[in-house]
Amino acid sequence: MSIAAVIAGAGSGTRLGANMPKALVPLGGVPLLVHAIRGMNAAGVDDVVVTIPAGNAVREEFDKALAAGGVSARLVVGGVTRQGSVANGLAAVTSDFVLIHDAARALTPVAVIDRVRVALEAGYDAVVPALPVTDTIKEVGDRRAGVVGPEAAGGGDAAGSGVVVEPVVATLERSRLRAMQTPQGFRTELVREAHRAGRERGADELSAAPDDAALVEAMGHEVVLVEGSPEAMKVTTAWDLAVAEMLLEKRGR
Ligand SMILES: Nc1ccn([C@@H]2O[C@H](COP(=O)(O)OP(=O)(O)OP(=O)(O)O)[C@@H](O)[C@H]2O)c(=O)n1
Ligand SMILES: C[C@](O)(CO)[C@H](O)COP(=O)(O)O
Repeated sequence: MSIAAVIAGAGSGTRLGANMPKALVPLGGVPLLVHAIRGMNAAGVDDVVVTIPAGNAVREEFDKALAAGGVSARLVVGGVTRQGSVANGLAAVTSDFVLIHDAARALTPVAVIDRVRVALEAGYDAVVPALPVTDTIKEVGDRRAGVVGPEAAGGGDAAGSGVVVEPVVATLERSRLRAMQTPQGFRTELVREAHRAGRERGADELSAAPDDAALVEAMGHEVVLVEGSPEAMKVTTAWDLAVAEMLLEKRGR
C-alpha cells in the first residue's frame, strides 16, 4: 500500500509566542518539524509534504532547517487555517493512503504511527489516534456569568484582571469521550473529497474543522480510533514546550 504524509507546519504559533514559525522552534536544539519528519521516516513513511507559511524568506528558512536536520520533504504553501493548509498539502499527494500530521506533535512515537497504519491496512479508511479523557469535562453556556473580584469592581479592564465566572450547562459522560491526536490516516481520495465538501469552512478559524476526521464525519462516513500516546502531545504553549523538552530528555534525545 502506498502511503505519504502531509505535515501541517504553516501555523504562526501565536500561543507559543516565539518570534518564528512554530514548526521551526527548537526542541532539544532541533526544529519541531524536523522531529516530526524523522518520526515519519522512522515509521517507514518517506514521501512527506509539509505546509509552510507564504514568502521566499520563510521558504529559505525551512529549506535550511530541513537540510541541517538531514531530512527532506516537499514544501507547499499553506492556507489561512490548518484546514486550508492541509487541503493545499493534499493536492500534492499521489499515494493511495495519507497520514495527516501536525508539526506541533513533534514527539509522536513510531508505535502510534504504526497503529494508524495497521488499521488502514486492515481496511478502515479513516483512522485517528486518541486518548481517553482523564478530567471531568463540563459544557459551559454561550455567555459568561460575570467577572468578580476587587479589580473587576474597580471598573478597570475586567476581562484582563477580574475573575471570570462561567455557567455550567452540562456534565459530559467521560467514559465516552476521547481526545484526538495526529497523525490521522485516510484513504487519500476519501479525505480529499471530505476537504472538497467542507472547503468553505476552511476560510476562517471560527468555521474551520477542528481536525480532518471531522470533515470525513460530516460526510456521514465512519471514522475509527486507535490508541494514541501522551507523548504525541501538541506543543501549543510555552508550558507544552517545556514538557516536550523533559520528554525528549527522558528519551535520551
Ligand atoms: N494556517 C495554519 C495553521 C496551523 N497549521 C499547522 O497546524 C498544526 C496545529 O496548529 P496549531 O498548533 O494551532 O498551530 P498554530 O496555528 O501555529 O498555533 P496558534 O494558534 O497558537 O497560532 C501546527 O503544526 C501548525 O503549524 C498550518 O499548517 N496552517
Ligand atoms: C488536529 C488536532 O491536532 C487534533 O487534536 C487539533 O485539533 C489541532 O487543533 P489546533 O487548534 O489547530 O491546534
